[in-house]
Amino acid sequence: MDTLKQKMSSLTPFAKKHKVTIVGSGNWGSTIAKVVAENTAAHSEIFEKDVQMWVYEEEITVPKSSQHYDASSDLSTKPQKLTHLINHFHENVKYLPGIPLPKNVIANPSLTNAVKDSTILVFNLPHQFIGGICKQLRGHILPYARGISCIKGVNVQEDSVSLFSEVIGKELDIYCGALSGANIANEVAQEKFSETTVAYDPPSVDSQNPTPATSRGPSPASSHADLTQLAHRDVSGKASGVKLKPLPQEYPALDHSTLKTLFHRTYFQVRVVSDVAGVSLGGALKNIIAIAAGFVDGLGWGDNAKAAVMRIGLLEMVKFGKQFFGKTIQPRTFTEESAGVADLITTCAGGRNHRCAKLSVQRGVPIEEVEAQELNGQKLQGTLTAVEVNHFLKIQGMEKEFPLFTAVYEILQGRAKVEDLPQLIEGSGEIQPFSNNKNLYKSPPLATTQTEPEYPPTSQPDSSSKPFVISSPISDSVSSAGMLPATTHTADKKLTMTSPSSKSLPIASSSSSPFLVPPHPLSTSRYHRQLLVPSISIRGQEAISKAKPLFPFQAHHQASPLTHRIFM
Ligand SMILES: NC(=O)c1ccc[n+]([C@@H]2O[C@H](COP(=O)([O-])OP(=O)(O)OC[C@H]3O[C@@H](n4cnc5c(N)ncnc54)[C@H](O)[C@@H]3O)[C@@H](O)[C@H]2O)c1
Ligand SMILES: O=P(O)(O)OC[C@H](O)CO
Repeated sequence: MDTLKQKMSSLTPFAKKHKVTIVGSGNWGSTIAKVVAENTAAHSEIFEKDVQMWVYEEEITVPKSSQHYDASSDLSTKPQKLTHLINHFHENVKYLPGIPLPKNVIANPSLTNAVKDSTILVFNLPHQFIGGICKQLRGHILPYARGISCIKGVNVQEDSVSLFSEVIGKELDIYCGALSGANIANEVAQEKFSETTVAYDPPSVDSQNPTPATSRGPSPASSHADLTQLAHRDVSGKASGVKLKPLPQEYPALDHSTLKTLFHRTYFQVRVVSDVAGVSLGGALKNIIAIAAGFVDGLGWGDNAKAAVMRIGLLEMVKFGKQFFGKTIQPRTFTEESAGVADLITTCAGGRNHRCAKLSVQRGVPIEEVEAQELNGQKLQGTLTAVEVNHFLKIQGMEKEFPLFTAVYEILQGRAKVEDLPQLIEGSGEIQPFSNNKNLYKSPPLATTQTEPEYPPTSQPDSSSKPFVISSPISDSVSSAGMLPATTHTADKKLTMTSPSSKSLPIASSSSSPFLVPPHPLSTSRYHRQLLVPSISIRGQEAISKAKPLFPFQAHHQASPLTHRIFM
């Protein structure tokens, strides 16, 4: 019976299957490899069974605490390549010990070999390494590959902030979505129930049946559009500079449904949305708040204090998203999705950022020291993100508008005390990032340099067949309604800050009124993107790594500048 089932599931109308590579093999990278490999094995009609997992090679000795330790074996007594151990024991004994990996997870030390012929690249490594990885990957991936970034961090340059999905997309000339959620890796790996959010805005060029443009011109009703000519719009809402190569029709469509099939398990439940900016920012910014939560826990201030920090932090996350990604972000992502408030809660309860911050206060040592002592090579993301976000806010002249983010930075730099946190954030309760949501979602102008059908059309569309919708936070509800493809230490100096209440932040795109448009025939969400994010280059990160600390250290302990980007 099983054989018949397997045969049936391998029957597919498609000549090719998606090959998946996980780029990264840390605590979360290995966990996601496990999840994905379980699904590729179960869905042989869509995916090749084997999942390549690129491993940053290192020599390690199997710890005596490992179930695989055998004093009589060279494998245990001598240092071994991590890839060899993973493929031999089917376990990542360093970064995900005690969790069996499916045999179809193949550890590969060669980055270029691991991604060869893969149509789906899942990026899962600490954010400081992604620049170097992209450089090595350029020219070695399929031109029509697509990416999902599981990285929790933001890319800050001298004066801009962007998402790692964008960095990857621009560096590799591909489209890249994001996965983020309340996902402490060890719990997911142990198959304890959790949820996650996948954000993916399928490029129009990936439509399976593009129709050529006709002399009559495009029309939403008839879709006489050559979809292969459509420029993809990025999170700024503008036509992307990346000229995407369409996914060949030999492959199953790479849409919300396929991505759900790739990541969803009963113990790891996936919701797919289109708000890439919201999902990515939620995962990145909550790490700063987790450090604040760890600080107050380290002082033993109790749950009320932690809840206050989390509430204020959530408001700053939303405000940051609206300010800098206002054209496409959906504030409700922060409150309704796992990638938002749920991730904030879990990270502030049981995450590494929280734990290390707490221990740093309890032990009276810098957080990097705790990171090195406690994490066995795993990396904190919140410390670096706090520095990067502060660098950006400072250049924008907006540090005071984000008092909690700024306070965490100042404490990490040793310029302020944890005990001063209440004063530093006093007045934060006045932030009202949700106050004028209805004005945020005006569709961006559609002028592009490429042949793109006008939308909304100036000629009368066949509105009888398509309902009109308010172009407000709707794209995910449209998605679920089936309109998207498929389913969708102390220091001696106190920081003085003025209350933000006296100077409220002008919200970027708050001037428009609700905007009535018919839903686009292809993907409504494409027309709800945004703004900003000046063009980025990986190079810019180097500027940060070379940047001097923004302030002279005045603390009794010499806090590290935390600006150590690593470029290979
Ligand atoms: N661990 C979690 O619970 C968790 C959950 C969700 C999301 N995340 C996010 O996932 C991303 C990856 O985190 P992780 O937990 O898998 O990693 P990790 O903290 O376990 O980091 C260690 C990884 O970095 C690699 N590495 C070390 N030096 C390197 C170099 N020079 N170049 C490239 N790689 C190098 C190591 O080999 C290892 O795979 C992060 O952005 C993190 O915030 C983590
Ligand atoms: O352990 P942290 O603090 O890196 O957080 C882990 C995950 O991001 C929680 O979702």
